[in-house]
Amino acid sequence: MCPVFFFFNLQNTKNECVQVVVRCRPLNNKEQTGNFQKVVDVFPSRGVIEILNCNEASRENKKMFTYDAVYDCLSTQQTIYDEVVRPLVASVMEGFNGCVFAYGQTGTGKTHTMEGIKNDLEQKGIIPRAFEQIWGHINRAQNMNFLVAVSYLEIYMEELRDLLKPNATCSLELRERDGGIVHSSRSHAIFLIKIEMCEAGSTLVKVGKLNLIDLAGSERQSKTGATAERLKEASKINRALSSLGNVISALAEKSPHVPYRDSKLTRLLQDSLGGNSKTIMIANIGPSEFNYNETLTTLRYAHRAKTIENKPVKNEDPQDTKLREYQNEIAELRKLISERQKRERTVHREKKAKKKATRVKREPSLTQSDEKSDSEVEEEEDCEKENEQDFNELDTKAKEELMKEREATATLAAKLQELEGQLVKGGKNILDTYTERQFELEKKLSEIAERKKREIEMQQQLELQEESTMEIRETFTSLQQEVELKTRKLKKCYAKCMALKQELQDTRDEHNRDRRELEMTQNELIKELKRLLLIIDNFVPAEVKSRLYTQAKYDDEAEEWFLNGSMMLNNHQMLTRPVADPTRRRPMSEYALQMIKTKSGDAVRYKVSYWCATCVAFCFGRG
Ligand SMILES: Nc1ncnc2c1ncn2[C@@H]1O[C@H](COP(=O)(O)OP(=O)(O)OP(=O)(O)O)[C@@H](O)[C@H]1O
Repeated sequence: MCPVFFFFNLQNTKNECVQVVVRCRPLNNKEQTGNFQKVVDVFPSRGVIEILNCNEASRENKKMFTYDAVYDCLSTQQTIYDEVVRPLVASVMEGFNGCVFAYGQTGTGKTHTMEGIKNDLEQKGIIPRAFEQIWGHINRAQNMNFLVAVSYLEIYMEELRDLLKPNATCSLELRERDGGIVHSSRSHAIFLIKIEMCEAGSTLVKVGKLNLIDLAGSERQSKTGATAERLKEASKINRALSSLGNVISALAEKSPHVPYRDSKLTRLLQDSLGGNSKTIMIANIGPSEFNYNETLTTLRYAHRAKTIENKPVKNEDPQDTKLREYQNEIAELRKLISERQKRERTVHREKKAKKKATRVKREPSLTQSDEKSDSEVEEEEDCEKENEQDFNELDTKAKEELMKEREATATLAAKLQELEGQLVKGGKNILDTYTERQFELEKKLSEIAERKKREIEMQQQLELQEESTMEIRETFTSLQQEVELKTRKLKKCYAKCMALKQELQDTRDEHNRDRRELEMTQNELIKELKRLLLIIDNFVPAEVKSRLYTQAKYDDEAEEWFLNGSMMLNNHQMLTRPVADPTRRRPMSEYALQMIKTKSGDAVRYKVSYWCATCVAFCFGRG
């Protein structure tokens, strides 16, 4: 890939934190019928979430988290889009990079939030709404040219695929949930939209990029009932999420090294986390006690992400835009076609002048303008008719040359049409539904969202101020009062200390759980390794084995072993069956050994193969 150079508008560079929003879904059927308690309280006006641990001795001990915005189970898709995403997409249309990613345990509503329900006006999610907003903007923009490129990527087991490419196979797995079949969340789905825009007649191009990401479920695979085999697969899937966690932690702690290169997902999100992007994280949670641990982990993860600072800047006048490339190519093609047409016209005029020497001689117009005058159009039609006559009079060679010339012009014209077709001109009626009133409505909605955001911020500041005002108001009229106040403060500090201790314990437990899962995966891998070594020991000839050990190389990038050229099998070797090593003992099943020991009827058969194996081993000095 070529390096991309952007000229940033550094004057308006302002650091901006990742905006973190939490959305809590309603209790699902399983949780309702199982009588699971609701342990999450959502306070939208304060941006606060409280979570209660039912198992703790003190049930009053709730944990509280504050975010940029929080949404309860009654929140609608429209509200979330208008308040959270609409302003971001508007920035993308001004040339900023934007990213929205949904994070959370399986079944908490990531796909519901990002995609929603197709063809349902109320339930459609962020992706279709973002498209509507983008096309609506293009529809309204006067005298603007746009080039919109879309890709839909999937990262599954550290493999990246573009789902819009026809030969990309989809590896999504089907799983049963709540009595129906649903797509599994084992892969990360990434929708990329790149919009290049410039005013008609100008060469200044702005580029806005929007990433819309539905991450894989963040739950532990053991909780989903993953088998030992699945754990191996899960370790790869979890790798992307844990490396995302590491990137978030490193950025939150302002660490000098941020491990973006640890997974494909974090490499792809490099700009969105700590880079040139306006980013929104939507943390999806469930309200039930059944998912307490996962919900708490998501809330902590989201809380950490709040401190990540990005540096969004407008991408103005980047060097390698497709739009400029297309515009230059279109101008070049137009020039070529008009030159060819002029050449043809000139030849035609010269012939005409010779034929009709008596008629008034007209000079061919050599104007550079692309616009054709009426007389030129008339002349062109005339020219076509006479050209046809001239063509019939030509000899074969001249005919061939002329045909080639005409074909070349037609090819250029087709290419021009194709390129022009890829550019979208603003101000045309692309979506009929977008009227001026809708534009006004969108503006109002953005204003309301902005006001609501400010209200939440003010409420949060007010709460902080109230706390400190209370302390200031409490003047000490007597020693007793001072003692009381200090006791209260001490109690507060003690409660905070206990909460921190609990958090430490929770983190330790989580760490231990992760370690146990990793150990299980490791045991499975060791078992598999032993099996493979056993096969190699018994079936692979010694010299092949030693060559394998010396010539096999591990490719870190592809995570696979490769043999260098000399180890490649030729066609003949591939067709003939490999010869077993006669110096090696043949593997005997437990059953065969048992039969030999008990000397039962069929034992001779097993004895023969046992005897053969022993003899061969003896002959080759291993007996
Ligand atoms: N806010 C909500 N309101 C109503 N229903 C919801 C909400 N959030 C999720 N659901 C429903 O819950 C179910 C699970 O949601 P969804 O598939 O979006 O979860 P997910 O987090 O994307 O899961 P996975 O990680 O497996 O893809 C769906 O049936 C969805 O319609």
